[in-house]
Amino acid sequence: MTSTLIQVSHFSYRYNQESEVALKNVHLEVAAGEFVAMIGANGSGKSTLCNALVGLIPNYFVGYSEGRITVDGKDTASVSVGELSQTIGLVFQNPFNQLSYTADTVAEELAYGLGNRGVPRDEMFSKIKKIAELMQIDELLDKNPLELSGGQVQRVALASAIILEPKILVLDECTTQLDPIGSEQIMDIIKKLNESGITIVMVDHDMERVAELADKVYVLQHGSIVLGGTPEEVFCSPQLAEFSVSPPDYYEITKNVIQPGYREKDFALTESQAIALLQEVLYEDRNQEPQA
Ligand SMILES: Nc1ncnc2c1ncn2[C@@H]1O[C@H](COP(=O)(O)OP(=O)(O)OP(=O)(O)O)[C@@H](O)[C@H]1O
Repeated sequence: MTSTLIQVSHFSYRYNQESEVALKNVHLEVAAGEFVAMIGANGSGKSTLCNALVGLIPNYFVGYSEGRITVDGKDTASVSVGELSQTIGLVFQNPFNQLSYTADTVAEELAYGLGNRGVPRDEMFSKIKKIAELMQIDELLDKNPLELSGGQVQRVALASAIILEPKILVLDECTTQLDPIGSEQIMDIIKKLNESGITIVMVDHDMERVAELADKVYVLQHGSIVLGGTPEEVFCSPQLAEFSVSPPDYYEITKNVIQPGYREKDFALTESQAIALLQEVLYEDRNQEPQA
């Protein structure tokens, strides 16, 4: 039986100085071990929802909220962000906001959260070594965080969240500073973390990636969840375009190549599905060619 780790119940939020709500009656559940993707146009409320999941809303931001969010049974409005961070970690959209800037080296930056939790020194060193290898930042450990490139800061920011081993990782566009190969490496790591049992909530604009990784997708528009379901349910929805979201390119490619009704499933969402489908169709066509 799957257990619910995050329960968002009719949650609405308005930032203090804004007249419009940023989240409107959001209702969703995330089960333990699930990989959930949040998508939607700019300004649709994705980052606000991330901040609410980790308790920064309502504990740090000034505004007005309604409804309730529980994470692993804890009401985010009733416990401190520090207490919640033992269960749920956020990787910010802007990685420069993630670092404490009180540490002289990357190693100290990584030690920061562990120190706050009273992790013994030996254990701290071994965790830092392990995460540095995983994130390919071994060479940066003695560097000052202020000297890092955007991509390096992003890797350190992710490492500083992962090293705390939260049950849930919330990733708000966590590869924006990385090149395509770097992004792919990070996504492989995130996929493996999910396979090891960590629940992932990811905000992303890369639909190919969302289709590849997510178990469930939610589409936000003007602060409301307007569509939700499996990648197939969401990306095949005729309403999708209304919400300023396009399906993965593989969907359009396969839909254009394969005649409607020719196959039971005439579309693909991921690269591997597209290759398999096109190979199957080409193989059938070749076998149907008249013999010379
Ligand atoms: N700190 C803030 N103070 C006031 N208003 C904010 C703040 N952060 C976001 N907003 C407003 O809340 C709404 C939702 O913004 P949010 O950043 O959550 O959207 P988003 O979907 O994450 O956008 P993007 O894809 O551009 O990151 C927007 O109207 C935005 O202007």
